[in-house]
Amino acid sequence: MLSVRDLRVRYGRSVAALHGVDLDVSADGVLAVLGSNGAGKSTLLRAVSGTLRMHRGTVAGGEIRYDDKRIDRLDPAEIVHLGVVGVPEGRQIFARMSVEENLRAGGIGARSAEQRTKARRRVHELFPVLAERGRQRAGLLSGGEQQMLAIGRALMSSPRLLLLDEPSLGLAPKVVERIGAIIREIHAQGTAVVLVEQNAVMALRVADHAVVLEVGTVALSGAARELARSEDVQRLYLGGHAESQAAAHEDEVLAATKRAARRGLSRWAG
Ligand SMILES: Nc1ncnc2c1ncn2[C@@H]1O[C@H](COP(=O)(O)OP(=O)(O)OP(=O)(O)O)[C@@H](O)[C@H]1O
Repeated sequence: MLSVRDLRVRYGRSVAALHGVDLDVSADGVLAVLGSNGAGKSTLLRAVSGTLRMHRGTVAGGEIRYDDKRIDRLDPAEIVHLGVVGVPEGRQIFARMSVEENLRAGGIGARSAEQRTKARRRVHELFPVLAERGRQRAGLLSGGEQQMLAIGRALMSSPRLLLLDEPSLGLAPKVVERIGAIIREIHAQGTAVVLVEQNAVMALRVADHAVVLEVGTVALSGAARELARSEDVQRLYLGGHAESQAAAHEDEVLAATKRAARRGLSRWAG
Protein backbone atom coordinates (compact mmCIF):
# COMPACT_ATOMS: atom_id res chain seq x y z
CA MET A 1 0.00 0.00 0.00
CA LEU A 2 2.75 2.44 0.99
CA SER A 3 6.34 2.05 -0.05
CA VAL A 4 9.18 4.35 0.92
CA ARG A 5 12.45 3.95 -0.95
CA ASP A 6 15.80 5.54 -0.14
CA LEU A 7 14.00 8.55 1.36
CA ARG A 8 16.23 11.51 2.16
CA VAL A 9 14.92 14.58 3.93
CA ARG A 10 16.60 17.86 4.81
CA TYR A 11 15.58 20.84 6.86
CA GLY A 12 17.09 23.99 5.39
CA ARG A 13 20.61 23.54 4.10
CA SER A 14 22.32 22.11 7.09
CA VAL A 15 20.09 19.47 8.73
CA ALA A 16 19.88 16.05 7.06
CA ALA A 17 17.12 14.29 9.02
CA LEU A 18 16.59 11.10 6.98
CA HIS A 19 19.48 9.44 5.16
CA GLY A 20 17.88 6.82 2.92
CA VAL A 21 14.91 5.20 4.64
CA ASP A 22 13.18 2.14 3.18
CA LEU A 23 9.94 0.73 4.50
CA ASP A 24 6.64 -0.83 3.43
CA VAL A 25 3.18 -0.71 4.90
CA SER A 26 0.72 -3.37 3.82
CA ALA A 27 -3.01 -2.72 3.60
CA ASP A 28 -3.72 -5.19 6.36
CA GLY A 29 -1.17 -4.05 8.90
CA VAL A 30 -0.16 -1.77 11.71
CA LEU A 31 3.45 -0.65 11.37
CA ALA A 32 5.16 0.76 14.46
CA VAL A 33 8.01 3.23 13.97
CA LEU A 34 10.19 3.35 17.07
CA GLY A 35 13.26 5.38 17.88
CA SER A 36 14.66 7.83 20.36
CA ASN A 37 14.34 11.63 20.28
CA GLY A 38 15.48 13.13 17.02
CA ALA A 39 15.70 9.79 15.18
CA GLY A 40 13.46 11.12 12.40
CA LYS A 41 10.09 9.54 13.22
CA SER A 42 8.00 12.71 12.86
CA THR A 43 10.00 13.68 9.78
CA LEU A 44 9.04 10.38 8.15
CA LEU A 45 5.33 11.01 8.83
CA ARG A 46 5.62 14.60 7.58
CA ALA A 47 7.17 13.35 4.35
CA VAL A 48 4.36 10.81 3.82
CA SER A 49 1.58 13.30 4.61
CA GLY A 50 3.16 16.04 2.47
CA THR A 51 3.49 18.45 5.40
CA LEU A 52 7.30 18.75 5.37
CA ARG A 53 7.19 22.14 3.70
CA MET A 54 5.26 23.59 6.67
CA HIS A 55 8.36 22.76 8.73
CA ARG A 56 10.85 24.07 6.14
CA GLY A 57 11.75 20.53 5.17
CA THR A 58 12.19 19.02 1.70
CA VAL A 59 12.46 15.57 0.21
CA ALA A 60 16.02 15.60 -1.07
CA GLY A 61 15.98 12.13 -2.64
CA GLY A 62 14.22 8.81 -2.96
CA GLU A 63 10.48 8.30 -3.40
CA ILE A 64 7.23 7.57 -1.62
CA ARG A 65 4.54 5.57 -3.39
CA TYR A 66 0.99 4.98 -2.28
CA ASP A 67 -0.99 2.42 -4.25
CA ASP A 68 1.87 2.63 -6.72
CA LYS A 69 1.37 6.36 -7.31
CA ARG A 70 4.20 8.73 -6.41
CA ILE A 71 3.03 11.06 -3.67
CA ASP A 72 6.25 12.74 -2.55
CA ARG A 73 5.55 15.85 -4.61
CA LEU A 74 1.86 16.18 -3.79
CA ASP A 75 0.22 18.74 -1.51
CA PRO A 76 -1.16 17.61 1.86
CA ALA A 77 -4.76 18.08 0.62
CA GLU A 78 -4.14 15.84 -2.41
CA ILE A 79 -2.65 13.17 -0.14
CA VAL A 80 -5.67 13.32 2.19
CA HIS A 81 -7.87 13.00 -0.88
CA LEU A 82 -6.07 9.77 -1.79
CA GLY A 83 -6.92 8.39 1.66
CA VAL A 84 -3.80 9.07 3.76
CA VAL A 85 -4.52 11.13 6.86
CA GLY A 86 -2.20 12.10 9.71
CA VAL A 87 -2.69 12.94 13.37
CA PRO A 88 0.26 15.16 14.25
CA GLU A 89 2.18 15.04 17.50
CA GLY A 90 0.52 17.22 20.13
CA ARG A 91 -2.97 16.54 18.70
CA GLN A 92 -3.56 20.10 17.45
CA ILE A 93 -7.30 20.04 17.91
CA PHE A 94 -9.21 23.33 17.63
CA ALA A 95 -9.48 24.05 21.34
CA ARG A 96 -12.04 26.84 21.10
CA MET A 97 -14.34 24.99 18.75
CA SER A 98 -16.80 22.37 19.97
CA VAL A 99 -16.07 18.67 19.73
CA GLU A 100 -18.66 18.35 16.97
CA GLU A 101 -17.17 21.29 15.03
CA ASN A 102 -13.77 19.61 15.20
CA LEU A 103 -15.26 16.45 13.73
CA ARG A 104 -17.05 18.44 11.06
CA ALA A 105 -13.75 20.07 10.09
CA GLY A 106 -12.24 16.60 9.65
CA GLY A 107 -15.12 15.61 7.39
CA ILE A 108 -14.66 18.46 4.92
CA GLY A 109 -12.67 16.21 2.60
CA ALA A 110 -15.27 13.42 2.65
CA ARG A 111 -16.53 12.39 -0.76
CA SER A 112 -20.25 12.68 0.04
CA ALA A 113 -22.68 13.59 2.82
CA GLU A 114 -23.47 9.90 3.12
CA GLN A 115 -19.82 9.04 3.66
CA ARG A 116 -19.60 11.79 6.28
CA THR A 117 -22.62 10.43 8.16
CA LYS A 118 -21.16 6.92 8.08
CA ALA A 119 -17.79 8.18 9.30
CA ARG A 120 -19.41 10.16 12.14
CA ARG A 121 -21.32 7.03 13.23
CA ARG A 122 -18.06 5.05 13.25
CA VAL A 123 -16.28 7.75 15.27
CA HIS A 124 -19.11 7.94 17.81
CA GLU A 125 -19.08 4.16 18.19
CA LEU A 126 -15.33 4.08 18.70
CA PHE A 127 -15.36 7.06 21.05
CA PRO A 128 -18.76 7.39 22.77
CA VAL A 129 -17.37 10.29 24.82
CA LEU A 130 -17.19 12.40 21.65
CA ALA A 131 -20.93 11.91 21.11
CA GLU A 132 -21.70 12.72 24.76
CA ARG A 133 -19.56 15.86 24.72
CA GLY A 134 -20.40 17.00 21.17
CA ARG A 135 -21.31 20.56 22.17
CA GLN A 136 -18.52 21.09 24.65
CA ARG A 137 -15.44 23.14 23.83
CA ALA A 138 -12.72 20.74 22.74
CA GLY A 139 -10.16 22.48 24.97
CA LEU A 140 -12.10 21.34 28.03
CA LEU A 141 -11.58 17.64 27.26
CA SER A 142 -8.93 15.68 29.16
CA GLY A 143 -5.65 14.85 27.41
CA GLY A 144 -6.84 11.33 26.56
CA GLU A 145 -10.16 12.61 25.23
CA GLN A 146 -8.37 15.23 23.13
CA GLN A 147 -6.25 12.45 21.63
CA MET A 148 -9.46 10.54 20.86
CA LEU A 149 -10.87 13.66 19.22
CA ALA A 150 -7.72 14.09 17.12
CA ILE A 151 -8.00 10.47 15.92
CA GLY A 152 -11.76 10.82 15.45
CA ARG A 153 -11.29 13.97 13.38
CA ALA A 154 -8.82 12.14 11.13
CA LEU A 155 -11.26 9.25 10.70
CA MET A 156 -13.98 11.64 9.49
CA SER A 157 -12.51 11.55 5.99
CA SER A 158 -12.55 7.72 6.01
CA PRO A 159 -8.83 7.23 5.41
CA ARG A 160 -7.36 3.96 4.17
CA LEU A 161 -4.08 4.77 5.86
CA LEU A 162 -3.88 6.56 9.21
CA LEU A 163 -0.59 8.09 10.40
CA LEU A 164 -0.39 8.54 14.19
CA ASP A 165 2.43 10.56 15.72
CA GLU A 166 2.95 9.60 19.38
CA PRO A 167 -0.67 9.18 20.43
CA SER A 168 0.47 8.05 23.91
CA LEU A 169 2.39 11.25 24.65
CA GLY A 170 1.71 12.54 28.16
CA LEU A 171 -1.13 10.11 28.84
CA ALA A 172 -1.59 7.88 31.89
CA PRO A 173 -0.89 4.14 31.39
CA LYS A 174 -4.57 3.19 31.53
CA VAL A 175 -5.46 5.73 28.84
CA VAL A 176 -2.52 4.56 26.72
CA GLU A 177 -3.86 1.02 26.94
CA ARG A 178 -7.27 2.22 25.79
CA ILE A 179 -5.79 4.12 22.85
CA GLY A 180 -3.83 0.97 21.92
CA ALA A 181 -7.03 -1.10 21.90
CA ILE A 182 -8.76 1.51 19.77
CA ILE A 183 -5.91 1.47 17.24
CA ARG A 184 -6.36 -2.32 16.92
CA GLU A 185 -10.08 -1.79 16.43
CA ILE A 186 -9.52 0.87 13.74
CA HIS A 187 -7.21 -1.57 11.99
CA ALA A 188 -9.72 -4.42 12.32
CA GLN A 189 -12.26 -2.18 10.57
CA GLY A 190 -9.98 -2.03 7.53
CA THR A 191 -7.74 1.02 8.02
CA ALA A 192 -3.97 0.48 7.85
CA VAL A 193 -1.98 2.36 10.50
CA VAL A 194 1.54 3.74 10.86
CA LEU A 195 2.14 4.30 14.55
CA VAL A 196 5.08 6.46 15.59
CA GLU A 197 5.83 5.91 19.25
CA GLN A 198 8.39 6.37 21.97
CA ASN A 199 6.33 4.02 24.10
CA ALA A 200 7.78 0.85 22.58
CA VAL A 201 5.82 -1.48 24.87
CA MET A 202 2.49 -0.16 23.69
CA ALA A 203 3.58 0.10 20.06
CA LEU A 204 4.96 -3.44 19.84
CA ARG A 205 1.83 -4.81 21.46
CA VAL A 206 -0.41 -3.05 18.97
CA ALA A 207 1.64 -3.43 15.77
CA ASP A 208 2.16 -6.34 13.39
CA HIS A 209 5.45 -5.02 12.04
CA ALA A 210 7.93 -2.52 13.35
CA VAL A 211 10.97 -0.53 12.30
CA VAL A 212 13.47 1.14 14.57
CA LEU A 213 14.89 4.44 13.31
CA GLU A 214 18.27 5.60 14.51
CA VAL A 215 19.64 8.98 13.39
CA GLY A 216 17.71 8.99 10.16
CA THR A 217 18.12 5.38 9.02
CA VAL A 218 16.31 2.11 9.64
CA ALA A 219 18.44 0.23 12.16
CA LEU A 220 16.11 -2.75 12.65
CA SER A 221 12.88 -4.04 11.12
CA GLY A 222 10.72 -7.12 11.38
CA ALA A 223 7.65 -8.66 12.95
CA ALA A 224 6.64 -6.72 16.06
CA ARG A 225 6.65 -9.87 18.17
CA GLU A 226 10.18 -10.71 17.14
CA LEU A 227 11.46 -7.18 17.71
CA ALA A 228 9.92 -7.23 21.18
CA ARG A 229 12.14 -10.22 21.90
CA SER A 230 15.28 -8.69 20.37
CA GLU A 231 17.95 -7.91 22.93
CA ASP A 232 18.80 -4.54 21.36
CA VAL A 233 15.19 -3.40 21.44
CA GLN A 234 14.76 -4.65 24.99
CA ARG A 235 17.87 -2.86 26.18
CA LEU A 236 17.35 0.40 24.30
CA TYR A 237 13.60 0.84 24.14
CA LEU A 238 11.84 -1.45 26.56
CA GLY A 239 14.06 -0.82 29.59
CA GLY A 240 13.13 2.86 29.70
CA HIS A 241 9.44 2.10 29.73
CA ALA A 242 9.02 1.97 33.50
CA GLU A 243 10.50 5.46 33.62
CA SER A 244 8.18 6.85 30.96
CA GLN A 245 5.16 5.27 32.66
CA ALA A 246 6.19 6.84 35.95
CA ALA A 247 6.54 10.22 34.22
CA ALA A 248 3.09 9.87 32.63
CA HIS A 249 1.65 8.95 35.99
CA GLU A 250 3.27 12.01 37.56
CA ASP A 251 1.70 14.19 34.85
CA GLU A 252 -1.68 12.69 35.60
CA VAL A 253 -1.34 13.33 39.34
CA LEU A 254 -0.21 16.89 38.67
CA ALA A 255 -3.18 17.54 36.36
CA ALA A 256 -5.60 16.05 38.92
CA THR A 257 -4.09 18.23 41.66
CA LYS A 258 -4.47 21.32 39.49
CA ARG A 259 -8.08 20.43 38.69
CA ALA A 260 -8.84 19.91 42.37
CA ALA A 261 -7.18 23.22 43.22
CA ARG A 262 -9.23 25.02 40.54
CA ARG A 263 -12.45 23.48 41.89
CA GLY A 264 -11.50 24.52 45.42
CA LEU A 265 -10.67 28.06 44.30
CA SER A 266 -13.93 28.50 42.40
CA ARG A 267 -15.84 27.24 45.45
CA TRP A 268 -14.13 29.85 47.62
CA ALA A 269 -14.68 32.52 45.01
CA GLY A 270 -18.37 31.59 44.77
N1 LIG B 1 11.62 22.09 11.47
C1 LIG B 1 12.85 21.63 11.65
N2 LIG B 1 13.93 22.39 11.33
C2 LIG B 1 15.20 21.93 11.51
N3 LIG B 1 15.51 20.69 11.99
C3 LIG B 1 14.46 19.89 12.34
C4 LIG B 1 13.09 20.32 12.19
N4 LIG B 1 12.30 19.32 12.62
C5 LIG B 1 13.12 18.32 12.99
N5 LIG B 1 14.41 18.65 12.82
C6 LIG B 1 15.60 17.81 13.10
O1 LIG B 1 15.47 16.61 12.34
C7 LIG B 1 15.87 15.48 13.10
C8 LIG B 1 14.72 14.49 13.23
O2 LIG B 1 13.68 15.10 13.98
P1 LIG B 1 12.26 14.41 14.21
O3 LIG B 1 11.39 15.42 14.90
O4 LIG B 1 11.77 13.82 12.95
O5 LIG B 1 12.65 13.24 15.22
P2 LIG B 1 11.69 12.31 16.10
O6 LIG B 1 12.23 10.94 15.99
O7 LIG B 1 10.27 12.51 15.70
O8 LIG B 1 11.94 12.89 17.56
P3 LIG B 1 10.91 13.12 18.76
O9 LIG B 1 10.56 11.77 19.25
O10 LIG B 1 11.72 13.91 19.72
O11 LIG B 1 9.74 13.88 18.21
C9 LIG B 1 16.34 16.03 14.44
O12 LIG B 1 17.73 16.20 14.36
C10 LIG B 1 15.65 17.37 14.54
O13 LIG B 1 16.39 18.27 15.32
